[in-house]
Amino acid sequence: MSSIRFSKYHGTGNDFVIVDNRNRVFDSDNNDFVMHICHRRFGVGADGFMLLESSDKGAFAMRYYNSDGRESTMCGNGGRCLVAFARQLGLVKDGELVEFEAIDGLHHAVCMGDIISLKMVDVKGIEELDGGFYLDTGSPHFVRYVDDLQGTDVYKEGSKLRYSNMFGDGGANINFVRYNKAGHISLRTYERGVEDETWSCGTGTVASVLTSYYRFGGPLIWDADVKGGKLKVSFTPAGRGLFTDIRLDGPAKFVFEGTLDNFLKQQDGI
Ligand SMILES: N[C@H](CCC[C@H](N)C(=O)O)C(=O)O
Repeated sequence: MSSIRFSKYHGTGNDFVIVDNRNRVFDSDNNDFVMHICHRRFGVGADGFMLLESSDKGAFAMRYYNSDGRESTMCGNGGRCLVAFARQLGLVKDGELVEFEAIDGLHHAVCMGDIISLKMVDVKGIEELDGGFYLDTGSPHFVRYVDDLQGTDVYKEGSKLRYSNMFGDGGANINFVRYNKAGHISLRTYERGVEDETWSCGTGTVASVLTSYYRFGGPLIWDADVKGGKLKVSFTPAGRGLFTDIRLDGPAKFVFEGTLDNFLKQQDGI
């Protein structure tokens, strides 16, 4: 059987194991294996796992799995890292627009050196509930504003909200946001499917910026400070709680590569 190679990437500290699966070497239904690969002690360690696959709709297709091993909805940082990986494979050239298929539709992206700019799906509404805001930016997000962001127990407060009955069986990702000024927020995110705080969440950053514009107004390009670095979100308002032409810009870095062959033979128990 041919060797299964992987590349490790991160986008502002949100990290991923990525496999080129165009020749279908990887069993995409093996959720237990994905969970083992993402395990921080027994595996490579990552917030998420992605397969780059062939597509008849775009240059390639993206399949995203959270570290719980289950396939999930759109990942903004993951999408940016996948485009950087596609460039490593020679499928994308710097400065050229690339279109790829993901679970929430087609996405455009452009590589500009370390910075990858990813077009996100349109946002079709923001719901106010329980003193916060709920919206879908490719993944479901709840946004809550706090004054003391560093003092917020993201794990405790985030898991309480994530598993509350507000979001049904599917749950939601939970973002704690500090509004610094028009055009600048800081945020921390409890991620569904990782079931912990991640150092950055792309779709969560988009949700938090759009909610901040919805609430306070301001410019159409915002800076967002996350635990693992800085992201930029731009957008076009299209009505109350409606947004189009949403772009998530930020770094996507190659960290290391390896093979999963040994891992396939023995998976230490977890
Ligand atoms: N945990 C999310 C998907 C990954 C989102 C995040 N890593 C991003 O960058 O958008 C969910 O299952 O809804």
